[in-house]
Amino acid sequence: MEISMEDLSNSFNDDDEKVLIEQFKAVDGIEPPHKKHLDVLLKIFGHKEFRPMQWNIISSIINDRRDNCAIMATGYGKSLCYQFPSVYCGGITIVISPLISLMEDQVLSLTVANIPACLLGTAQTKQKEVIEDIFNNKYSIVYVTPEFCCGEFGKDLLTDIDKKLNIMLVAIDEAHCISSWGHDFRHQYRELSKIRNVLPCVPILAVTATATVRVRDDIISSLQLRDPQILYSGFDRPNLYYSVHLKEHNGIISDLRNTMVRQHGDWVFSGPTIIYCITRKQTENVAELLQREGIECLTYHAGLTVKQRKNVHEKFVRDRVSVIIATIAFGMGIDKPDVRNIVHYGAARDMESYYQEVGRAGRDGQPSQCTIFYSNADLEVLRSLRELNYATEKTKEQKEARTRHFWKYLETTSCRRQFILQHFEDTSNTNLQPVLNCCDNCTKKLKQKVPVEYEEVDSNGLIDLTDYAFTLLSSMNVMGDGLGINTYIKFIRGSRSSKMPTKLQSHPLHGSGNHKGDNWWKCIARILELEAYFSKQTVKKPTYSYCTTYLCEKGKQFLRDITNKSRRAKILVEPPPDLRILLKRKSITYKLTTNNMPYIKTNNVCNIPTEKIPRNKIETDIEDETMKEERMNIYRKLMAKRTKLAFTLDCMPYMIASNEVLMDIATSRPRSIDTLKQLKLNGFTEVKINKFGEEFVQVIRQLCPSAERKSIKDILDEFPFDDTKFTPTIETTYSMFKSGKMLEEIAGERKLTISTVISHLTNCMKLGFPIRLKDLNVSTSVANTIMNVLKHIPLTEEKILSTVQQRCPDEVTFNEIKAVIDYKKVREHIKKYTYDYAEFDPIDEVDKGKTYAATIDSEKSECENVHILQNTDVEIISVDDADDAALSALVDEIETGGYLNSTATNKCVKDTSDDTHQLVNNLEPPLKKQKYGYVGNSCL
Ligand SMILES: Nc1ncnc2c1ncn2[C@@H]1O[C@H](COP(=O)(O)OP(=O)(O)OP(=O)(O)O)[C@@H](O)[C@H]1O
Repeated sequence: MEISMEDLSNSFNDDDEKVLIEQFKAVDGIEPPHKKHLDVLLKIFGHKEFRPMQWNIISSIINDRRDNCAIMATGYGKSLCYQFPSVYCGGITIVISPLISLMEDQVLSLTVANIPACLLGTAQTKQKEVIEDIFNNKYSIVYVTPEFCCGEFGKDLLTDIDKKLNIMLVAIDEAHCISSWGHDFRHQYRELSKIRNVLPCVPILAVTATATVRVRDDIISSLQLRDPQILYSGFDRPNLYYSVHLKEHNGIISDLRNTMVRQHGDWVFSGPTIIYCITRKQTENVAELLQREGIECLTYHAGLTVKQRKNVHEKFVRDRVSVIIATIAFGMGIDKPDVRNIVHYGAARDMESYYQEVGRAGRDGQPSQCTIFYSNADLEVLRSLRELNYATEKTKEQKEARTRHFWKYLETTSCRRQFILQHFEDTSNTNLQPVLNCCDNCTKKLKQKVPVEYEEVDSNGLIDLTDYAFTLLSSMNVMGDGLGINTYIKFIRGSRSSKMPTKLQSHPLHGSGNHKGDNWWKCIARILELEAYFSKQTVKKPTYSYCTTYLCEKGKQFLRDITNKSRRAKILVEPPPDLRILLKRKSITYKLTTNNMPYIKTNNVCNIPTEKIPRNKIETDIEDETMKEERMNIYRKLMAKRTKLAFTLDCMPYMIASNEVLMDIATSRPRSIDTLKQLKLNGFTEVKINKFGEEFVQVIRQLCPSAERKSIKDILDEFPFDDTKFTPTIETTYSMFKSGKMLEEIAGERKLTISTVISHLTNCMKLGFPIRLKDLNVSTSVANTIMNVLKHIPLTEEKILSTVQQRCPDEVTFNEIKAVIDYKKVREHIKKYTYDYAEFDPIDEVDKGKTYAATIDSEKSECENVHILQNTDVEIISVDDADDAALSALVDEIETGGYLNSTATNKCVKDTSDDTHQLVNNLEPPLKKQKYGYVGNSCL
């Protein structure tokens, strides 16, 4: 499927292109994208520019047919890299992804954007039809399950497709699944090594968000990539705010409130939220507590049936429920861009999993929070879960090391963002710009005017645990392996319990640690365990299980070093939170100035910014509260409209428009499709604007009175309808008309035909002079008849006059048809610039100040003083008294060119889609419904 270049002309202007060319030259030294690439990008995908890595990849595929292995942070835009080449060049891209649900979502999303895509899987019902359509060249992008493409049938099919249609690219999404070194290894992915042999000449693109160097190398060799371009975007997600808290004793809800906001007196999450728990039971517990607080939420875990899980997943991505309490089973398939909070109630398994799990947050680039609540008991829960899954000794060790490392993340007092980046060996971001909204540790340091100092903590913020470690590890040495950690602690704290052998009670180590409490020693033990000085093992008995402890080689070496004094091993650490609360604070004797705050030199990511760094452009605007509230109100209404549309179309709301697009619409408030198009909102393509734009601008028109209502004359002077001129003869006719003369009189006096006079006045109408259809001798009912015919004929039709005449009753004259067509054309023209006159005769000036024919003025409604102008047949009506006949008279008047003016602007509602054309004012919905059985949604 090739996209026609003709459709794409003029999408991108030359200045934009120049800027981009400079950018690419400067950054990459590669041939920059050409206007035709940018046009496709804008027109089909709705983006003004490629992100640098995207173009690197795309260019190497379409120009050099090269393999690529790309590690791109979540939300960077991997999909564009594989979707663009075949959309631009023709041919087909095969995309392999581990989850069917993920592929289904992507196919739906592409379909909504009119990009032809399909899915091929082994268990598919309409496989034959899909394959037929592929060969009929109906698709640009074909998603395939790994099982399908590695099976015999799949391999033959791919070869055949390549021969007949040309496979442009094979893309392997979530490529880390291919490596057993990764955290999410999948057996079916291993089979993908066959792809190279099946399609030897087709470039392969392997993409993932998480891969260490080792995993990356494994991907490259497994897929037999040839001289691949290796790229990585870095792992930084600057819009994510990381924080970690110890679980408090006041309970789950009290903890979770740290991540919630108050709205109308209730605690709510500020947007779509996933709360991860370690066990299924915990998910149910948390869900129950939240539900008791009135928060609607659902659980998701492996105990649910596939159907139930699918249902929960769908409700979440379709905005029908915004809080999910899940185990890690809720993972990769969540393709929802606007998740605002990821909460881990209990620690994550390791850094890779955590990065993937928080990767679900803020994929739309908007600020989002990632919060962990943990307790030391979580470490034990994770250990027992891990032990259930030991496949080999190697994986056991790998997993333990990973957990230990993650625990360091929990306990670090340095910047968490930097910790994550260092974990992934991300050296691309050593010059990261400081951000305020980085992590809790940075925030604390920023707020802290005078650093808190603790006894035992040195000026670098480190505590020396060498002696404590020696005491505890020596006790293990003395008492031997295989006891629970509490027994060793009791020993060093000098327990005289009967369980403590008498011989040990006289050992010099007995009681040597009594100057510190149990909690202190438990913290020390945990730190030493995380550093692998000793390890634990679960012993399972028929009815219970317990953990025993054994010294590791590192612990033994440490004891030898201390005893021999050969090499004094030192254990210096930043005190983790639970140890910190046990430390005594030093009294402050001096004040530090900002310049010598220790965190400035230790932390290159989080050098403290002197002023707030905006997270998005909206925050930079200085808005007063009312304006902000107004904008949020519009935004909420746009969201509601999007949900409704998504429901009707059975797709995900974000596929229609992203939150960012809705926020931009709420900020810019376009009142017409043309203005909306001019905004060039990211991802909101012309296809989408044509499909959904009208619904959104309607919301704007309904909610936002246009600030300055220009007269029709002003609009037409500024944006002329055509090249009609106010010639002397037209001027003469017009001044005679203004003096009150009938058309016949003017024709008689000027010796012109009536048609000529009408044509003069029609020209006046085109120039913005106040001429009504009635003035052109067109009665209301004739105007209605012609308008109805025009509903089905495009105004651009070549022989529109004769077409309309054929469809109208014989008595309707050519002059009348011409007048109404011109009138409608002028109206449509004006609509491009303002909707103020969209539904009315474009003549307002004459009627200002004329007698109001009807006033709808109800005490019960907010809508007061709504005036219908022009019509003299309708009495003043109050809504309560209005009967159907009176209402329909009003409606008729409006429909046929009457003019409605409301001092309570935009409070009137009319449903133009309804044939009965009911007019109602903005009574509260129940009353409106009760009286008219109708709630309108479009605004005059
Ligand atoms: N060049 C671009 N300009 C602006 N926005 C873009 C661009 N490319 C992609 N995006 C937007 O970025 C968002 C993320 O894109 P995409 O879903 O492809 O990310 P991803 O890298 O696959 O993320 P994940 O790892 O979470 O699946 C989407 O909203 C997409 O429209």
